[in-house]
Order: sequence, then C-alpha cells, then structure tokens
Amino acid sequence: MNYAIQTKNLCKEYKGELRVSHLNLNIPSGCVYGFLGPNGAGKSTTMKMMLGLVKPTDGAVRILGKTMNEKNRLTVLSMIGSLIESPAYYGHLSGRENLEIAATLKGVNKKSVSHALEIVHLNDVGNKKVKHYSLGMKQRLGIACALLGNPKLILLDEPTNGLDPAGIQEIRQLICRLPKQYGMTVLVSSHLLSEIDQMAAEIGIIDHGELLFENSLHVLHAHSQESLHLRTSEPKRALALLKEKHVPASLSTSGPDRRDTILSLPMLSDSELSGVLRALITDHIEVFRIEESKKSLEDIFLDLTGRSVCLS
Ligand SMILES: Nc1ncnc2c1ncn2[C@@H]1O[C@H](COP(=O)(O)OP(=O)(O)OP(=O)(O)O)[C@@H](O)[C@H]1O
Repeated sequence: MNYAIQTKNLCKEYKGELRVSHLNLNIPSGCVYGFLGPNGAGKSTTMKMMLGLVKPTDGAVRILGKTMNEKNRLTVLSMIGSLIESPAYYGHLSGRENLEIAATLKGVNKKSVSHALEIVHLNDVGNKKVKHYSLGMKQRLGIACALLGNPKLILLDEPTNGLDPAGIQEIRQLICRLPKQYGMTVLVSSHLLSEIDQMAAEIGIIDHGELLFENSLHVLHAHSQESLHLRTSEPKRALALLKEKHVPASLSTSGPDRRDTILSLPMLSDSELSGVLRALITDHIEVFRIEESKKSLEDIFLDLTGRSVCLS
C-alpha cells in the first residue's frame, strides 16, 4: 500500500511525561483519515510533529515517501497544507487579499488563490472583507489557505470546532470532496466519532498518547451488525429450544435493576424470524416484545479494544 504518512515509534515527552507514546500510524494515500481521540489525547502534538512544529523526543515521521529530517524538512513541508490552530486574518482585507498575502509568504503562485477559493466555495465572496465572514466561512478560508499550491496532503486539526451545524456540514462535504476530486490525502482530527464516521474511510484512535485502533471504518462497521432482542415468558427454556434448532441465541439482562432476562439473536430474515416465533409459541412460550438494535460505534470500539473512550 502507498502511504501518505507513516510514523515510526513516534514519541513526545513533556515535563517527563510521554504525551505521545510509540505511535506507529499508517495513513494511506488518497483517503480521508480520521484521527480520533478525546481532548488531551495527543492529536495536535502528533500533527505538529508531522509538520516539524514540535520536535519528537523519539521516533520518525515519513511523509510522501520521505523520512523527515533537518535537511529535507522544507521540501517535505512544501508538499503539505495545514490548518492546525484557529487561523488569524486581516479582517479589513478581503478573503482573496488574505490568501494573496499567504501565497506570497508561502512562495506559491498567486494564481492558485482563485482555485483555492473555488474549491472551498468562497469565490462569490472572495472580495468581501473577512470581518464580515461567518465563522464557517473563516474556517473555509483557513482550508483554502492550506490548499494554496495544490498540496498532495493536508492536515486539519479539529476543523469543525465551534461551528454551527450548517458550517459543520459544509466543512464535512468539502473534506470528502478533496480525495475524490483532487486526489489529495486528508488527515483530519476530531474528538467526535460520529463526525469522523461521516467523512473518513480510515481511522486511527488515540488515547493518552497511545494508538488504540487503526483500520478502515468498514472494520468498525462490520462489527455493528444489528441484533434482535425478544422478551419472553420463559427465557431459559426459549434459549434451550432455539439451541436445539441451531439458532445462535444468548441471554442478557436489561431493565432498571437488570431483572429482565432478554433473549438475543443475530438479525434474521423475515422467514427465519417467523420460524423462530412459531417454534416458541408452539412450545407455549409467550413472546411479549421484539426489538431490533444496533451497537453504537463506541460499543464496538469497546469490544474491539477492551477500552472505553468518550468520543461523543
Ligand atoms: N507545549 C506543551 N507543554 C506541555 N504539555 C503539553 C504541551 N502541548 C501539549 N501538552 C500536553 O500534551 C497532551 C496532549 O495534548 P494535545 O494538545 O496534543 O492533545 P489533543 O488530543 O490535540 O487534545 P485537544 O483537542 O484538547 O487539543 C495534553 O496533556 C497537553 O496538556
């Protein structure tokens, strides 16, 4: 596989504490990679190390096939765009003028300003003063700035923080378009699994500086099969009966004091379920209630890693 970023044993220590610990990330090229973790997990520190803004205590960062070192740092960084902290703008200048200044500072052709404004859908308001922009527009301008010079890779640290739902939606759609339309790799961090779920193909989950999970989102979802839960008059006898019929079933408890014993089954087709119900009723077991449920991504994550992380 082709990787846009790989980190090898990447560590950062602050005041004697490892805040990023032996991180081995593998970020495939041409996708949106969601870098997830609760506040303080070490996401920003990791991204800053990728951008050479923070010096690793140990380990290495490989970007677009090159292991970053003092000699090649500037060449490597010229291939990356980033939005790490809230961008600062000149409010009395237009979005376009702000980008032109950024282009000059970056040594990028000013022609790329129009293209960047187009990608983030700000071309209509490019000549408006930034002080009149909404927060969402300012954030899109920040992404436009990251896009100057057509980088192959962009790093966005919590780009939807503080935005209203409409602004979040705009940024999300914009991020999803970047790999498809422009062949870019996007590394986007968030503390919200639900948000990453809507835009990333690959995810890495970090907590207390350690990588807990890295895989495609499909793998998480593959574990999220729906299941059926039956409340019956005699759960134990129902379980035995279904086992006899080779229906994979199990018992679990629910309710306020966990007093209700529930029969859980994998999702069945209509005809399979009607067969199960017929067997129970024929055996004089009453079925009071049937519910369908789907595991939340947090639950799946807990099953996979044995660790509970608050990502909602
Ligand atoms: N310059 C610094 N000096 C000392 N400690 C730091 C420094 N920068 C970050 N830390 C600590 O490192 C840990 C990871 O911080 P980091 O900002 O990377 O987390 P994060 O996952 O990006 O979370 P958030 O979204 O809250 O920024 C935190 O405990 C933080 O206090």
